[in-house]
Amino acid sequence: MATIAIHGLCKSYGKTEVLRDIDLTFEEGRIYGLLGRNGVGKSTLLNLITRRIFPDRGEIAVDGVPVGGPGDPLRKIYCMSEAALYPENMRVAELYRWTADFYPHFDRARADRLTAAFGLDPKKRIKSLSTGYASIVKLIVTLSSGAEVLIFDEPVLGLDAGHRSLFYKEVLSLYGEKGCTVVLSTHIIEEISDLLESVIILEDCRVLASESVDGLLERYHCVSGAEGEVMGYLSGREVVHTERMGPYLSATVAGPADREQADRLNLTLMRPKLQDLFIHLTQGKGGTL
Ligand SMILES: Nc1ncnc2c1ncn2[C@@H]1O[C@H](COP(=O)(O)OP(=O)(O)OP(=O)(O)O)[C@@H](O)[C@H]1O
Repeated sequence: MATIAIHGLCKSYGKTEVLRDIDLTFEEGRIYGLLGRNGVGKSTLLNLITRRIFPDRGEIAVDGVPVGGPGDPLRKIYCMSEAALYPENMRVAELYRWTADFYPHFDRARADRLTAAFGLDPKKRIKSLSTGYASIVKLIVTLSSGAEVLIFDEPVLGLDAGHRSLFYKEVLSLYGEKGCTVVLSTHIIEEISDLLESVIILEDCRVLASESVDGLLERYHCVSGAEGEVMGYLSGREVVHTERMGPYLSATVAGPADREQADRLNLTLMRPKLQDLFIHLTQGKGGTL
């Protein structure tokens, strides 16, 4: 299995700086969520990793071998992205054969099984597929690629709830089977939060967080109750977010919870949800989820 190490990565488009001095490691055999507001640079980072675009500075290595150098390790990675990187006149089954030429471990049996499970007609031309099925073809090819690192950039674009659920199930089952590294970049955080082991949050050209989901969530807590009591609890604490509901106040707070004080004030303590915490940590920086 493969580890991706990124060091000092910088990328600007003209005068627009997107990524500044990024240091990151994608450890082998983990499921990562790559999160960030619209336009923050998630696709740019993924396109740099897969050498579809080039950095201004910095290095990316897979298992210690630099991307773009001799012994290029890119065949260890398959990246599904919004852009179609194959002739759209092809039929679905032709695309499977074509991909197998580039990815020798392409699992045709898995591709055929998933084609049936998603109700996709393998004889259809890719350009004639609906938005959802155009995404599904790319998901199937990525899941069947046999690559050690599977990257999904906006994987569920246009997929209905049933197909999204099938995709998440297939990711987990492939991960259980092969232990591959999976990177999911999506705005539908609530749906994937149970799948993720680690999270990387990009914000303002930098990495705001890169850690296990549990580690991130444990650094914050939510408290709610009568407004006066909650305000008393919040005094002297780092408050990330507050929300009023009539006479009640709920707040997201950095640091460990004080259970004794919360009990004394008759307050309810809860672990934050990943999506809520993400919104609170990145809000007010423009764009919408
Ligand atoms: N080819 C390009 N030329 C100029 N600017 C670009 C190009 N590609 C991306 N950008 C800009 O770089 C920034 C980051 O874009 P990117 O697509 O990486 O963000 P993202 O986090 O994937 O966004 P989203 O969640 O909306 O898909 C944006 O400001 C975007 O307009």
